[in-house]
Amino acid sequence: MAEKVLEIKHLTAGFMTDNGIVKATDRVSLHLEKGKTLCVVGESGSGKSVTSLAVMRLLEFAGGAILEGSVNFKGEELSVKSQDEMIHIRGNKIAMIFQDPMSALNPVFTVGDQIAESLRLHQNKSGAEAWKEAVDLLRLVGIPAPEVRAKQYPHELSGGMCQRVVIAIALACKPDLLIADEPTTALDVTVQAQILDLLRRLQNEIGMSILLITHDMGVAAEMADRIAVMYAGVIVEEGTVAEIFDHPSHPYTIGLLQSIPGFEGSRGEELFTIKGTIPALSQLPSGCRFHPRCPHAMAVCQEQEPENISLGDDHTASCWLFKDSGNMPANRGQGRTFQPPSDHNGEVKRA
Ligand SMILES: Nc1ncnc2c1ncn2[C@@H]1O[C@H](COP(=O)(O)OP(=O)(O)OP(=O)(O)O)[C@@H](O)[C@H]1O
Ligand code: NI
Repeated sequence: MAEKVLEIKHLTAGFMTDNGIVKATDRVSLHLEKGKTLCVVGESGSGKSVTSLAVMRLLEFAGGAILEGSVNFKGEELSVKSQDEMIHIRGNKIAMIFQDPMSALNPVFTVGDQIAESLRLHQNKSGAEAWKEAVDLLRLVGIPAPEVRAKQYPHELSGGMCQRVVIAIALACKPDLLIADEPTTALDVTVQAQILDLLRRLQNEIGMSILLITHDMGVAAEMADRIAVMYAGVIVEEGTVAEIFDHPSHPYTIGLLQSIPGFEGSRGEELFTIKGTIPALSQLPSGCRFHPRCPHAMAVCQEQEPENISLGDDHTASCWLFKDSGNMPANRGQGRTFQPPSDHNGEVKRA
């Protein structure tokens, strides 16, 4: 059994609002092994970022809090640490990168200074030593002429270059865990592919684990060892990347896959979208949160929250369809990539 770097159990995190407490994640459980990548996927508002902010204990700074559950990082319980203790963990053992690299960089310092500062802070490196290592890190993240680039300011670099700098800063502390929240969403497709390549290469070289948050199933397919599908604050399906893509089971996961252009099961030139929208946290539906949008909803789905059901092969889904093994997904074990449900109430849009 590989070493678990991160284990989240029954994590409920939320915010105080005018309508009372809203839970942005509800008993979320996830685990990530050393050197592996876990992708959390789901539509906007499903609670992906809240989960990662809760792990980093940054939720407090956004007006939220962990209400219940545990976050175990390499044997340490993070949910009970003080913010002083968290400062030593953040940017040291756990690093985080976000969608917008510009907002993570300081416009008035050169990029070399910013990496060197991180090295001074976390690794007690002296000035000249830190600068030399900053240049090495720029080289490591694939920036050409790193000696020249190190002396430049963020505005002198492209968005993709800036994201490489942010990654270099994250790596300065040799983290065990990198949390990347939509790290390539703001970049164009070519640059996106380069940054994903870079993350994979660095992971192989350094052995760090990656928690990658994305709304893009294509990115998840490329990067993930495991995928957790999140909807309205809960994990609806979780499994290895092969299981999720070869035997997608939860109707929401199937909908997400059908929305990928050109994916087997999506309808040629036409793009599928899941009917309806994700509910507001203050107005969650009864029973299964997905039932109002689900093409297979049954009476029980409106009444009771589904149990988390094992589908075998290290794969679980929370869906009443699988309560009896007789309802196992039709495509299981047939060696076929993906079968769209015969009836669905999704809308079909022209691409
Ligand atoms: N500071 C806040 N106060 C109140 N509610 C919040 C706050 N931040 C997030 N939320 C709510 O928590 C829910 C989950 O938000 P979250 O940002 O985690 O979604 P996400 O899955 O990361 O979406 P996206 O893909 O858009 O980044 C949303 O309903 C959001 O409105
Ligand atoms: Ni987010």
